[in-house]
Order: sequence, then C-alpha cells, then structure tokens
Amino acid sequence: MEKETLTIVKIGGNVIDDSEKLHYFLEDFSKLKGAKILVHGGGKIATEMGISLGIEPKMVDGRRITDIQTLRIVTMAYAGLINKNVVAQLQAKNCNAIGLSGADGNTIRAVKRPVKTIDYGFVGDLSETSIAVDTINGLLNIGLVPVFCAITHDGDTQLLNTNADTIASAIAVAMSAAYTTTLVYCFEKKGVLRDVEDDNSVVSEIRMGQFEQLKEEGVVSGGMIPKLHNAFEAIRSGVSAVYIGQAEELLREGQQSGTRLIK
Ligand SMILES: Nc1ncnc2c1ncn2[C@@H]1O[C@H](COP(=O)(O)OP(=O)(O)O)[C@@H](O)[C@H]1O
Ligand SMILES: CC(=O)N[C@@H](CCC(=O)OP(=O)(O)O)C(=O)O
Repeated sequence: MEKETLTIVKIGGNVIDDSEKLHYFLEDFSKLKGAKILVHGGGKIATEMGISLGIEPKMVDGRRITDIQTLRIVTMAYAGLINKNVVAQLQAKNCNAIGLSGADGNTIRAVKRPVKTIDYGFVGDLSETSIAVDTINGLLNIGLVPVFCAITHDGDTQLLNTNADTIASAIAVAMSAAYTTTLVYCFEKKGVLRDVEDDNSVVSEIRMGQFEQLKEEGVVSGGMIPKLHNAFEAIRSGVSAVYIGQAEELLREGQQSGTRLIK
C-alpha cells in the first residue's frame, strides 16, 4: 500500500520577526494539503530579547551557547510568545494547530550536548529515538497540526535548547517509516545563493558532494551550514525530498523553485 504523504515545514527567525511575512507564510502553510507539521525557530527574537535584558548572544557554528539565563529567555520566547502566537494565527485561518515543546507529550527527548572543546550549556542533541513517532502520528490522525518550537527536554526535568533546523530534520526522518515525507526549509531568501547579496543566483540543485565544495569556496556560511548539514542528513535517512527557499515559491501549488537537495 502506498504511504500517505506528510510535509514538514521549518520556518526561520527572520520571517517570524516580520509580521507581514509571517502572516503570508501562515496563509500558505494553512492551505497546504495533506498531513503537515510546522517547526519554527525564532533566534532573532531571542537575541533581541536577550540584548534588551543585558545578555549578549554567543553563537558557535550556528548554535547558541545557552547558559541558565539564556535558557529562561529562549523558553519564554520560543515555547511561549512565538509558539502561542503562531498557533493562534493558524487557528484564525481554520488550521487546527496544537503548539508543543518537546516536553509536551514527551514528543522530543534530547540529551544535553556533552562538553568537548566548547561548553554549549543547555543545548540538546537529538538521536534516532528522540522523536515520539506514535504520539505525533496520533495527533495527525485526529486532524491536529503539530507546531513545534525549539525547546526539548531530557526526561529528568531539564529543558534544553535545540536548533530548529535539526528538530525539523529529525522529525522528518523519524516520520519517514510511516509516511512519504517532504521537508521544506522556508527562510527569507530564494534558496541557497551563489552570491548571498544576489537573489537571482539561486543554486537550483545541490548534491551531497557539492556541499563540502560550496563550504570551502565560502559560498555557504553562517546559519546555512547547519541548515544544509541537517537537510542532507534528512535526505540520507529516508526523507523523499528536501527544498530550501521562500514559502511563496515552495508552498504554493504549481510553484517549484528554490534549492532542491539531491542524494
Ligand atoms: N549561500 C547562501 N545562500 C543563502 N543564505 C546564506 C548563504 N550563506 C549564508 N547564508 C545565510 O544563512 C542565513 C540562513 O540561515 P539561518 O539564519 O540559520 O536561517 P533561518 O532564518 O532559517 O533560521 C541567511 O539569512 C543568510 O544570511
Ligand atoms: C541551540 C540553538 O542554536 N538553538 C536555536 C533555536 C532557535 C532556532 O533554531 O531559530 P532559527 O531557526 O530562527 O535560527 C537558537 O537558540 O538560536
């Protein structure tokens, strides 16, 4: 029997921070047919909240060093303010969303990142068993649309901050046993660009081997490195298709641009 389709969409902090862009994104997302899951970031808002409270952000390789004060801020921002606003906006668009952190329903259990050369603090790493597939499947089966934020837990009272691109990839991989999955990374640019300043320089397809080359050439940098790393991890582990680009081009029917990843 053919598997049902499931679309996992990740939306990044630059879109979430722009109320007009967010409105149009949620409009497109709510119209998406079939089973779907939304994962949102919000790094930009957390950074601004931190700065206003006198806490300077520290990022290493696209991941936030999360001390106890930063954990409080990201929990308020991701699991509170952003998650609940996104859910309320989806409800207004007749999309029956349910907002979740990884602690809710034990849906995403993580392990605090071990200290090697860098102590990331309360940052959670995911493994193959982190995602509660049956629970998420149960939510989908009663017609709910799960909306995950970037907060996970360790099962022993500790909340952890986990990169939202990683969460989206891990959910897509875990759900691939039961569904034909498509993972879509929506952000403010038209795709992976040859020249970050030029929106007309979209690289339409990237193969796994090309990624290393693009990194070496400095074509991809910053947050794009972990995004592509997670995206290739997904395609290697059973996800049928991965796209990176703008929501209006990737979620609307008939539109198919942005960057497609190839094994
Ligand atoms: N080649 C590239 N193409 C597009 N964006 C790139 C590229 N290299 C670096 N970037 C940067 O990566 C950022 C996206 O990563 P990130 O901020 O983590 O995404 P998100 O908004 O989804 O959280 C872009 O805003 C851009 O500044
Ligand atoms: C550990 C870690 O880096 N967590 C991320 C989670 C949010 C996120 O991923 O937000 P964007 O998608 O908007 O970048 C952070 O705090 O920035």
